[in-house]
Amino acid sequence: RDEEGIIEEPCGEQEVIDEMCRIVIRDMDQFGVCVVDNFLGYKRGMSVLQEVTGMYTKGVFKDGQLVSKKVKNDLKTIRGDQITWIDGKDESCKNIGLLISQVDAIILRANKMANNGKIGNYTINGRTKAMVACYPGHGTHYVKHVDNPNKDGRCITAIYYLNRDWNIQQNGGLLRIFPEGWQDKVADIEPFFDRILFFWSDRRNPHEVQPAFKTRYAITLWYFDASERQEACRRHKTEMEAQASESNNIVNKTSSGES
Ligand SMILES: COc1ccc2cc(-c3cnc(C(=O)NCC(=O)O)c(O)c3)ccc2c1
Ligand SMILES: [Mn+2]
Repeated sequence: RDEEGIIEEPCGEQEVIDEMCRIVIRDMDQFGVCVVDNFLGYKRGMSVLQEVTGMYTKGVFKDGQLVSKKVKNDLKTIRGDQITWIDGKDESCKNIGLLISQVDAIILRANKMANNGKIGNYTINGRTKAMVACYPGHGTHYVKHVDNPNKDGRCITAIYYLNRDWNIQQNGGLLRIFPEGWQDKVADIEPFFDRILFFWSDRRNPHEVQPAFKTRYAITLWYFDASERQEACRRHKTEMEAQASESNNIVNKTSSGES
């Protein structure tokens, strides 16, 4: 920023990435939420959208979250989002692969640039596959929830939106975040085309997807904090071993005829 506080127009690709990292670090530290528009630009954004709509028409999406709504005493189950997990490596979704590596570049660079090399005191060392989600419209929604309520290792949620000409009043589908400590204020994020959103995945950011009345696409990546993930895997391993030895005891007891 020059003396008037105007962000200098970055020129090369690296300057753009660095400037974006500074914004992500600043907003995540200050708000725990960060929105960046025109992330890929129109052309690359459109090629990602075409790959996603192509997958959707091929029917690779599975019903994701089950949400139910009481309608005149019978449970009308409205399926929430439909999802598919991809790693973006195969030819049929190379543009989604480009999006993933672009988000990786921002997160990993921001991780390095942040003070003492940690963004939000995390050391990011991995992520999930990309979850491509579609809310098929007709009122599908996602109830208020926390992505990572029990320290499973996920620290940053990154959501890239693909919805052109989206009109919140007509189409709904608003993402509402209720950041901890904001009292009664909320962050309302419209799922606009080529917009990317970052937020802390833990209990600091309960959020909901309000009913959508038009097909609504998003691609989500969750980034892992090294130590939290390691601890979660260790805990999971211990739980599995405890269950295995428990079922062993049951088998031994029943085979030896003990009651
Ligand atoms: C174990 O298998 C699964 C399979 C799918 C899962 C999907 C979600 C999920 C979480 N959050 C959101 C969300 O907040 N979207 C905000 C937005 O689109 O603006 C969303 O769409 C989907 C969580 C857990 C899952 C577990
Ligand atoms: Mn969520």
